[in-house]
Amino acid sequence: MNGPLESSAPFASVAIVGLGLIGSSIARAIRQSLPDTQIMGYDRNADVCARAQAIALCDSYHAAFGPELAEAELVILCVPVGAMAAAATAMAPHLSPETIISDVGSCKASVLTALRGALPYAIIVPAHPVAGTENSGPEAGFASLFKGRWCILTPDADSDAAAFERVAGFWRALGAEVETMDAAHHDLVLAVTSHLPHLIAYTIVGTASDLEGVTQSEVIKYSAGGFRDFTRIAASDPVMWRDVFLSNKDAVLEMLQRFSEDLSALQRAIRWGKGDELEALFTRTRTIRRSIIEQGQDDAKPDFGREHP
Ligand SMILES: NC(=O)C1=CN([C@@H]2O[C@H](COP(=O)(O)OP(=O)(O)OC[C@H]3O[C@@H](n4cnc5c(N)ncnc54)[C@H](O)[C@@H]3O)[C@@H](O)[C@H]2O)C=CC1
Ligand SMILES: O=C(O)C(=O)Cc1ccc(O)cc1
Repeated sequence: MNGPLESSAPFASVAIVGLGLIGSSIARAIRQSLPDTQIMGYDRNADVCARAQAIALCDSYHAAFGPELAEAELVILCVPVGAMAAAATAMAPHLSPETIISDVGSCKASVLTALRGALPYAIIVPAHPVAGTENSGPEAGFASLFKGRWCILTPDADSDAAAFERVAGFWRALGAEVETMDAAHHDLVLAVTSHLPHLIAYTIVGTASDLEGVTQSEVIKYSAGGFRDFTRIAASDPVMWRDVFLSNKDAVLEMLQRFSEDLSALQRAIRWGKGDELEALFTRTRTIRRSIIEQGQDDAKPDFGREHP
């Protein structure tokens, strides 16, 4: 087995567990940026394994864990956060004690608890690439997904410093920028930047589709007025997002409370004709969008760069 000293790649072999959007994007990015790294692909769904094989994502494909898993220097769990414990428990008997375990889960505190419970002696380096789309499955991934995006690592006092550096080097090799954060703080930040926006999108699309005085075809036909961008987010994977809200419950409920209070303030401003309050808020929010563009985290093109023939 090639160790880190004999190879320029951070890991000679990587096992990816869950070959959906994120797992398949990691496989593609490894192929592009770390071509000497062996990729072992795992998915409990045999159909997903077959589809991954049809597009040659990995070097081997497995619908169950076996003794070959001990060859992996890094295992990355890319399954929904609610499935992390089951996947870690299933792989436990086959792991080498030297293998580093990581994950890409959207919530960090609950996943670390689940992984430590299933693998009490393993070297664990939790990670969250803050990059994705509304699509799922092995065909949805792409190699450039992590380029210029943040990958947040959430080590704690028990984390191994050398393992942390190797995982950080791996994500940098895939084009990501690495940030370190405490898991609880990560969960609070992502509750407002990612989880709450998804909840709002699911709500507004649900509200529009349940309206009695407006037909479904009107909602679809006139969707360009802002609604369409919510529908993209609201098309995100139902199982993945069910798990995110149940796993990051406290932080999401805290942010939802703040959001409800701010929404009530806006409701009051509209009711009492406080145009200056509305204008002041909308001016502030515009600068946030401009900062995101300036920092290269989105495209400045109008309407998200969509073609309008
Ligand atoms: N979708 C996104 O935009 C992002 C997702 N994430 C996180 O990445 C993880 C994966 O998300 P996606 O790739 O979008 O999901 P996905 O739905 O595209 O793929 C998940 C795969 O995991 C497999 N799986 C489920 N349970 C399993 C188990 N016990 N053992 C083996 N395989 C199992 C499924 O068959 C499926 O193929 C989630 O934890 C999510 O929170 C992180 C960043 C962005
Ligand atoms: O497609 C979008 O708008 C996303 O927000 C993608 C995303 C989903 C989940 C994450 O944990 C990180 C990024």
